[in-house]
Amino acid sequence: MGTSVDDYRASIRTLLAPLAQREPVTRPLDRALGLALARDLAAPVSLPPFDNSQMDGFAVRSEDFGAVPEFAVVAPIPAGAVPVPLAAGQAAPIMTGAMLPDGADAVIPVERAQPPRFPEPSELSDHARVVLPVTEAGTFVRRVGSDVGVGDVVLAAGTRLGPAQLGLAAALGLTEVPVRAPVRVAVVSTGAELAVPGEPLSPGRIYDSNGALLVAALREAGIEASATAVRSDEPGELRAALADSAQSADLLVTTGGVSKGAFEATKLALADADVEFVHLAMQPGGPQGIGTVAGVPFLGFPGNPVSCWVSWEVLLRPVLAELLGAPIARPRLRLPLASPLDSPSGKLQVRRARLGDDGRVGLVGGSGSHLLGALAASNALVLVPEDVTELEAGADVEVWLL
Ligand SMILES: Nc1nc2c(c(=O)[nH]1)N[C@H]1C(S)=C(S)[C@@H](COP(=O)(O)OP(=O)(O)OC[C@H]3O[C@@H](n4cnc5c(N)ncnc54)[C@H](O)[C@@H]3O)O[C@H]1N2
Ligand code: MOO
Repeated sequence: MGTSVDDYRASIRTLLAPLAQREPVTRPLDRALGLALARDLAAPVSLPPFDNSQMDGFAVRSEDFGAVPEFAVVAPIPAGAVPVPLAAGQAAPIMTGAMLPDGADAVIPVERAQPPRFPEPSELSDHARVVLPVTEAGTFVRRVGSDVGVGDVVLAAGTRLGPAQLGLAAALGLTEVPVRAPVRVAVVSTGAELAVPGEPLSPGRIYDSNGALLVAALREAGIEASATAVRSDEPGELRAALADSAQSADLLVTTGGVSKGAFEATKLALADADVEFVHLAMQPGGPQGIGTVAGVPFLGFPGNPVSCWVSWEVLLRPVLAELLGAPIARPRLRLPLASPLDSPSGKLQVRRARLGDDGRVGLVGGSGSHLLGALAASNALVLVPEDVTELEAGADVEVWLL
């Protein structure tokens, strides 16, 4: 049957728990994307910081409606200016985002005015007048603090900093944020068959895709990642590469060399290390290694490209999400299947899939863990539990959105 996915994730959690104990660091906003906020963030200013106009229009005192048939137009208020107070019977041309003058409590969009335009500067000195439709107090006024109040906790500790969160921090005038120390992962792919993309492919060899695949997946998730390829099954070469990578990594991840072959470089290289090789009740991603190498946490993912990527998505990513807050876990839903499927008994099966416009999820490619083309055409994963061997079209399944 093999080790259950839940038990294995618990082992990874124990292995990586010290990563959550590290001292926070301060990062400028443009280097904080994808990291987790280390402390609650309270707003140093309100947003908006002052009452302002939501429209290009005329600022008025709503109490004047009924008191005057038309308004006297005064000097316009551009965004960024501090206006003079508005007197009874006056209407001030005001631009979107400009500060509302004292006394004004409503804005009428310019196209609803009669005439429906702003006076020319020359007309202003000539006692310009405007007729405006009756408007309630508060109309098209963005009140101070209506988005965020000064002192409010706007982002809780552990929040992943994405574009919206970093935009909010900038709107609050911040230049840097305290973040949980980023995780540095060294990916080491192994295999005597590996060729470097760009060089001619000789018979029996394949290009190393795992390095590019995992490094991209990790970086997208806010992790600092580097790739090394050990293009040999000589255990000493892999040991040396791991020792080197361990000097600047919080986690070592190898791909390949963990199953039952005669030349399993990873298993051979780490035979005397504090590493256990197990078989998970999961497909793809069955054979795995876990432990420490040179004092650094180590995960040995299988070599098939889809297997190592599924290992990241289903095993490592959820644990980092739980421990650190970043990356975030994939959104999980239950959706109907577009077509029937079979699944091996006793294993969590992870299939690549695409969400259709009809809200159903269709499998992309078969279950084989070499099907990188199908992975590249997918935007979701379907997870079929260990005890389910068949599902009809239309049956609800667990879907993770990528
Ligand atoms: N007798 C058995 N054979 C296999 C078993 C088993 O239980 N008994 N498990 C199979 C499963 S499941 C998997 S997954 C693979 C895992 O194999 P390894 O982790 O030992 O990986 P390799 O044998 O080195 O490679 C597997 C496959 O992936 C290709 N590969 C490896 N590295 C790369 C890379 N960097 N870029 C692209 N492709 C890569 C490699 O050429 C192989 O085709 O074992 C099964 N066998
Ligand atoms: O577990 Mo392997 O990853 O099926 O192909």
